[in-house]
Amino acid sequence: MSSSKATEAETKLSEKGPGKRPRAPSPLSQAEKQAKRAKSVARATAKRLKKQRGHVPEVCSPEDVRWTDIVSLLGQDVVDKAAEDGSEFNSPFLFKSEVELEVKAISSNGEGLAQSDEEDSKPWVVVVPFCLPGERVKCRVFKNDRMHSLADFMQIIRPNSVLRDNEKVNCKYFSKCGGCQYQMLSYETQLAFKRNVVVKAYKNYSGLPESTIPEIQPTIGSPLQYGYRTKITPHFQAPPPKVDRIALQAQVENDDKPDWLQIGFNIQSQNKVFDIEECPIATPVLNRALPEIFQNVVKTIHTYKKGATLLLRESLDTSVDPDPSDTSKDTKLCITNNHASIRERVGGFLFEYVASSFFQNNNAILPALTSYVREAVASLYPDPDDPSRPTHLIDTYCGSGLFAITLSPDFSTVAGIEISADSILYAKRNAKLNGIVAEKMTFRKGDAAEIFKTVSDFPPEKTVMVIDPPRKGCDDLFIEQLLEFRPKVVAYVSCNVHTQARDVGKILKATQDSVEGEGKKYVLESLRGFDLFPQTAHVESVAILRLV
Ligand SMILES: C[S@@+](CC[C@H](N)C(=O)[O-])C[C@H]1O[C@@H](n2cnc3c(N)ncnc32)[C@H](O)[C@@H]1O
Repeated sequence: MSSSKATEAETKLSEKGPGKRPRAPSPLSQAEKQAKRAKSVARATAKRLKKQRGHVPEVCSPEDVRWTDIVSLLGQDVVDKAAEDGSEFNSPFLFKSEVELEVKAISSNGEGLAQSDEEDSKPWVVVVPFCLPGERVKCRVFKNDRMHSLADFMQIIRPNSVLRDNEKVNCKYFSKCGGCQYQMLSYETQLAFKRNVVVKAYKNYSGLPESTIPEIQPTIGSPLQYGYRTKITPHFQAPPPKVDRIALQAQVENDDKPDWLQIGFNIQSQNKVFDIEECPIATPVLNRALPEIFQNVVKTIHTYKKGATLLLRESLDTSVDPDPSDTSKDTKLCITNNHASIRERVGGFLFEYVASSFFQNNNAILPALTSYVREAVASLYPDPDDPSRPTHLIDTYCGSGLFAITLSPDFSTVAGIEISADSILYAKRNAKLNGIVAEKMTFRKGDAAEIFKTVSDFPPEKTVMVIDPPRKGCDDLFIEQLLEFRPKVVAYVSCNVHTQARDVGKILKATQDSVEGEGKKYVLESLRGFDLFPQTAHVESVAILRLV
């Protein structure tokens, strides 16, 4: 305070006179402090509840899928009653409380759905990862929501000795890392669980009568159950703001990794990274490359202003001319440059793509997946001389041409569409790389719905359409135009069986709702899961639809 300001203040004080001097607030009593704190907690809780009540999860999102499983466990009538009497957000569990519960079911996301076994307990579900139906589990509640809580796994009190075999767990980070859910299960059980996910998805999300849904076929397993992932993306945080960058540089130059620097994956249900030394579901090539890549991060961490995600992709050596038929000289490398070209074999075909663009992450299962789609379509026309056999193929959401190219031997004319310019560039290159003449195969960059503008010369009754969209599925414009075009066969491949079920339901209902005898209708010929991600709860699903 400057001396003139001090004088001014003193003058004001003296003007008020000694008796009018403001008194320091009297300290709050313990009880008053507690009451104040309770009031502020109540205000915060009321605000959070108001927000929660208004929050409806996006349809087909993991949150929505979990909610559907919770409702089916509690019963719709119980959920409706709680909504009516306003108790649906009144959790019986306090934040951070540690509880022991009985696991009643497993959600399609691979989490246990647990309940209290006390007789007069409120109907409520606690979502706990890494546990199985029939188990008693100890967990710590970290979030309360509509008729359920989310909890961290702590301990199995009573295992399901039929399903659980901890000897099978092949990763030292299992139950810490959020990546894998099912390592304690036999592979057979994992496949059975995934089949059930497809069953539930069509029951809950297609809106189709049960009679129109075919028996879901057994899930096709991956030839590799570990060491299959050809892409991993570990990440790390930037140095905390208080860190002295000069001192940090000196520290990391001596290969001394700071304690706060963690390079790896997120801890289950936390936005916090933990260090990894290996990832057993990634290929050996990627695992061998990890130490050097991480060491480079340590050495340069003082230069980072933000955290970053690393990209590790397995690739054939692109400096060597590929021999389409001889795999014996193949050398595999780990590529970390987002702009580099990656090369993979899929059966007898070669594919290249930009490292940062989309390509399926389990190379081992791709020959089975692509052959299945090809054969599932061909099996609808077993007679090679059948004049109605399809001759044209449209691959929508085609990426770098995986389905267009692997299915091309069965068709005279093929067209693909894809939103990524890089992928389209490579799809064209891949057609050449596999000796497919330009007149037979065309690729176009654009929104999938635009394909219908360019295939006016394709006879719909002789056209097969592959659909392989991102997790959110197809938009209404695409489905509307598909229904207008009406390809004879649709092969819908999806990494999100819930949006697939929703879209397939829309397609089937649109043609079934049309007046009897007014046109052909789509029927669902077959449905089957593929296990592109063993040890996790993910399932890829293939639906074959035919116009009859
Ligand atoms: C699940 S990938 C499938 C790619 C390819 N079928 C494969 O298996 O390699 C989905 C692809 O759809 C593309 N995509 C996303 N939105 C799109 C849109 N609106 N129109 C066309 N392609 C889109 C993505 O770039 C991605 O390559």
